Amino acid sequence: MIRVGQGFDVHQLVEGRPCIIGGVTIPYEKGLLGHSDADVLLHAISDAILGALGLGDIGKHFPDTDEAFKDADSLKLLEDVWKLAKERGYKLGNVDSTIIAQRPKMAPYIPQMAEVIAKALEAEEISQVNVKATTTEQLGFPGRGEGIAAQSVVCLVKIVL
Ligand SMILES: Nc1ccn([C@@H]2O[C@H](COP(=O)(O)O)[C@@H](O)[C@H]2O)c(=O)n1
Ligand SMILES: C[C@@]1(CO)OP(=O)(O)OP(=O)(O)OC[C@H]1O
Repeated sequence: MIRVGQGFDVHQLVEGRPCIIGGVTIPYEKGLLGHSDADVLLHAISDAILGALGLGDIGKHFPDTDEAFKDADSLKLLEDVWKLAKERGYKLGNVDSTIIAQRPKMAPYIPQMAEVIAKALEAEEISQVNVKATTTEQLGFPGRGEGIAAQSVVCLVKIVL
């Protein structure tokens, strides 16, 4: 059996925060604002996995009112979400994601992001994890550099023993 899920997240870009996307710290003049480290890509992937499992969203599992998740490492949150999938007998089919950002340029960091995500989701091969990036041609909030969005689609495959 396969299950699919999708996730979408947005975080504001502000001065004085590190720019952490896909578990990679990108050198940039601004970073993403959030209760956690605000890793917009890992949040979208976490939501996609939770969606595939029918388990709600990351706000339900890691409330932003809980001090335990203040400045949380989103890679740890993704690993916790992945445990829920494994406990239910799923392995990764594939995950495809898009980062929507006018700047910074993501391309140089995408291979490292894919490695981080593949490791967290225990992928058998790197081709199971795809990360893309697009601008919005200077339109809307990403185009004005006010924030970054990410969306993700995940396919989970039930392990048959
Ligand atoms: N923040 C970004 C946005 C885009 N890219 C790469 O540039 C290509 C062209 O982007 P368009 O929005 O003009 O289609 C895109 O396919 C990405 O490879 C990027 O690295 N970082
Ligand atoms: C990750 C959590 C929890 O620290 O906080 P944020 O970093 O604000 O992220 P968001 O995507 O708004 O929602 C999930 C939150 O509960």
